[in-house]
Amino acid sequence: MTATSAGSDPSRTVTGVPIRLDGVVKQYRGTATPAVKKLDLEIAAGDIVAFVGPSGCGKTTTLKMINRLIEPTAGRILLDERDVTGENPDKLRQSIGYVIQSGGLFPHWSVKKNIGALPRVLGWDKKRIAERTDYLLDLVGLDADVFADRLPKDMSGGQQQRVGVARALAADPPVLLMDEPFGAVDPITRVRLQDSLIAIQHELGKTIAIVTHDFEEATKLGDKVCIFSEGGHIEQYATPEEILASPATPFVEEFVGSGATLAHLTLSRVRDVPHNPVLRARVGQSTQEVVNQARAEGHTWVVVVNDDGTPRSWPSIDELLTKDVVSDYIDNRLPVVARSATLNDALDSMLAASQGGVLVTDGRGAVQGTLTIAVVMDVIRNQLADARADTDTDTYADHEDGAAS
Ligand SMILES: Nc1ncnc2c1ncn2[C@@H]1O[C@H](COP(=O)(O)OP(=O)(O)OP(=O)(O)O)[C@@H](O)[C@H]1O
Repeated sequence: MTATSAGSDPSRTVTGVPIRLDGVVKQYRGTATPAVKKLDLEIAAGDIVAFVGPSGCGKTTTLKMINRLIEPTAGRILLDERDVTGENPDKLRQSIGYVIQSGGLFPHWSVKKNIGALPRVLGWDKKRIAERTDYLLDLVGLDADVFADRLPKDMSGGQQQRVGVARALAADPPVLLMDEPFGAVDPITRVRLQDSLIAIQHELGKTIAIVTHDFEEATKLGDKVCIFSEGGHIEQYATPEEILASPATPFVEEFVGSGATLAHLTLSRVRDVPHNPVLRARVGQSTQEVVNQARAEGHTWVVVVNDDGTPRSWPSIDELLTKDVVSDYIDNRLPVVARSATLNDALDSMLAASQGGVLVTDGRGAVQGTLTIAVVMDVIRNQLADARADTDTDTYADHEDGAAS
């Protein structure tokens, strides 16, 4: 199997290395058939590959053989063309980040102690560990001043998972393995974590293999998606676009499901459709000045932002005018999506907030514009029309009367 880095933009930073599984087999002791029969798979440096497939098909077994938490029965695993099957597994795992569903943090250790665990083993000095911790917390979207000394139990599931990602990246490994990392969080948090991962990957360019149960998540995150059937058999290994456009086998067709037309919504990103500009205001500004500017520019809504551009609230002109200066109110229910989010995510977010629009942010959460439901509906309408054009041969208008039996 070839590993053309189909989803990768050549200008993108790549710090990852290629992973190659060469005739890999896993037969658990006492079982009649191998969990993974004979697997050849290549993951290009800097790609995210999502492993999906029905329960028990061997996704986790495959993932854990890469860092040798599970020892292969036969075959070779190569990182950057280096056969690691004979290497010391503890040493190997120092160069492979690993993230599991519930974060897997040490419960009695603070966030910074958790993140610094591997660097301490590697003998880094305190200053370097502290700098790295601050950098990583910022990268995963957590304020170090607020979170560095917290215990995991005093954080939400999503925050713990962010720390889990930071910890996995602590020693700057070229490879990251993620086993259903977002499976245990609520849908809105899951979307935010997915968008964070995309932003982080854009910045770092690691090689990432991620196991997920969710085909939509796979198509959103994966440069390529690997669909397994029982025994670790690869049914199709291709870009999400290729899989949706031409499922390789009846198994894939069934797995992808009849929602394939609308599954294209998960391929359309917020960044690919037009946004409306926003007027930003700061806490403490004169509302009359802000409103004058808004009216002059044709805005009926204004986004109140922090110094870093992240949104606090999204009041209408009428709401603003109830006060003399812009309020420091923080709206915790703002509908917000990242540029990397899918249109499906945007639609979910609008429906959850009962609003006809969402704020669009960059990877670090700064407001870029707004997306309206009308734009999303246009895309859906066009996709449905395209799908119909592909399948229909006869329409009401061009049907010749008497032609049908
Ligand atoms: N330690 C073990 N001993 C024996 N059999 C095992 C062991 N671990 C996994 N298996 C079997 O190997 C097969 C593959 O399991 P694996 O966990 O890799 O599947 P999976 O695709 O990740 O499943 P899921 O989506 O349910 O997590 C299953 O039939 C499972 O029962």
